Formats: sequence, C-alpha cells, structure tokens
Amino acid sequence: MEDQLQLEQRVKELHKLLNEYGHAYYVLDKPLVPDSEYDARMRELIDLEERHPDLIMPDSPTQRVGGEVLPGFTKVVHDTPMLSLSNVFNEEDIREFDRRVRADAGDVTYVCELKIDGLAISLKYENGRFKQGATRGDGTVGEDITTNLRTIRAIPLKLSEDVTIEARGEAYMPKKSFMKLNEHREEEGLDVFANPRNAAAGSLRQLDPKIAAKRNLSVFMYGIGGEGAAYGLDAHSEALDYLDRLGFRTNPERRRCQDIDEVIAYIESWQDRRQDLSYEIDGIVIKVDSFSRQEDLGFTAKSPRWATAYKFPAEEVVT
Ligand SMILES: NC(=O)c1cc2c(N)ncc(C(N)=O)c2s1
Repeated sequence: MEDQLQLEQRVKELHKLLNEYGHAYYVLDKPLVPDSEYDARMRELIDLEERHPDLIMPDSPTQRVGGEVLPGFTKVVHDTPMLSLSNVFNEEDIREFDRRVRADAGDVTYVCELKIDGLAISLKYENGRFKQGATRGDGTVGEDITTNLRTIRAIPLKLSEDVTIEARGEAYMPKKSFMKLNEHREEEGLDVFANPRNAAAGSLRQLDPKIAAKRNLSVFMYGIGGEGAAYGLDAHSEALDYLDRLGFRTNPERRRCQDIDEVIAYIESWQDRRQDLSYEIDGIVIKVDSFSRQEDLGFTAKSPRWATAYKFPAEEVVT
C-alpha cells in the first residue's frame, strides 16, 4: 500500500516538472528535456491519477483535454470591446497616420508587432487560474471556447502570479501543421482548408475538444483587456513584458521604434523575411507605446486612433 502522503507529494512534483517543461517547450520554444523525458513523466502522472482518481486536480497537465462534446457554444459579452484595427497599405498612409497621431499627442514612440494571421481570442484568469476563453466574435459578443483553448499547450492553465486578468491575443496554426492536416484530409477525401487561419478557426469551432487537441494550435498574446494602468503599467511594451512574466507566449519579433522612419524600416525588413517564419502573418501592427498618449488619442467608432495595421500586398498565388 503506497503511503498517501508520498503519493500526493509525487503528484505535486510531477505537476511542477511538467508545467516547467511545458512552459519551456510550448511558450519559450526552448525545451529543457528531451521529448522522451517529458513523455515518461506525463505517463507516470497519468498512471498515478488512474490508480488514485482522488489525486486528479483540475489544473493537472493531464486535464487539458476535457471529456464531453459540447452541445454548442455559449455567448460571452466582452468586458471591453475587442476592436478591429484600421489598415494602411503604403508608406504615404503610414506617414499620414504618424502626422495625425503627432497632431493630437505630440511626439510619440511606437511598438511594431507582427500581425499574426489567425483568430483573435480573449483569455480570462481569476487568481492566476485559467477560467474562460472566448473568440472575438463581432467585437462585443464572442463564443465561449474554453474547452478547446485548454487543449492549446502554449496557453498556461496557471499563471506565475495569482492575478485576475484578461489577456488578448491570436490563436493560429503553424504552417507545417497546416500542410500536414491538409495532406491527411486529402487522403481521407475531406475538403482541405484554404489557409492556416481558416484551419485554426475551424479547429476552435469543433464541439469535441479531442479534435481541437490534435490540431497542434498555438497562440501569441499581445494585450491586456481593460486598463493596463490597473497593473501599474504605463506602456504597451511594458504590458507585453508583463504578459511574458505571467507565463504567456508573446511574439519575440516585437520592436520599439523611436519614430516613423524606424517603423518603416522595420516593415521593409519583414516584407521578404516573412516566408521564413513558421507561422503566417498578414501585416505589421503599429501602436503608440505610451498608455497616456493612447488616452489622448482615443478611438473612432470601431478602431483605436493610436494603432493601425500595415497590410502586406496580397501574395500573387502561383497557379
Ligand atoms: N484587431 C486587433 O486589434 C489586432 C490584431 C492583431 C493580430 N492579428 N496580430 C497581432 C496583433 C498585435 N501584436 O497587436 C494584433 S492587434
């Protein structure tokens, strides 16, 4: 008869190990141990929980893939709207955006980020634990896809601090996973997905989380819902670093730019390099960094006036 206390101790140790290994592998893309070691520890935890179901905790790494198939998705009203971005298409538009920003807010610095071609999501945590995940929907009302988002290993079930926060970002399917998925679908005589964004959206709209779990989705988180100032943050770049510290996956290619010339140089540097990325991007997001400058600028009916998205010219499809 194994000692109950020793069992609980070992389960806690395995949670800690698997969360550390998982964070390093799925969030930082820097594995700490070979896959064989990760799998062996996961196997040990699954066996322990099968023999002692009383030891199964809701945030155990084994509990990412829920059992039940949902009858449908319930609606979620976002605490603050998930707005869309205005678009710019060339250098003249970008300079005009900068002129308008400086007319109302004076000299500003910007943050440039890769615009991930996936679907926007909202993740809510209470006291550091993942509680609810939703799609953007129409910006005001989205769908509760918590059970599907729990299967994405780049989404932490428990944060490094017991904070109550909403993180916003993009769920996406890596290019390699997209190619493999379409090969399988072709072999099975199923319709193929037109692009990774549709494949990611289709995967997260599955009512059976076991299907979403097999689609190898990932995320990049890029904002905090509500007032960043509530967390003692003065700028978007600080919010991104805070999301990192909490355990979220953020995109490492972000760049703070002192002026619009640096923004334009950054955009030009990605014009051709984007095909080297393991995920699709459809542009570059440009944001005024300071939250107080953002407040000076405010919003139009549907978009922030302190941000815009430069869209790459559509790639000519080689037929
Ligand atoms: N619609 C939006 O507000 C955004 C959409 C996206 C996107 N698809 N990818 C990256 C960012 C970002 N890093 O801010 C944003 S922001």
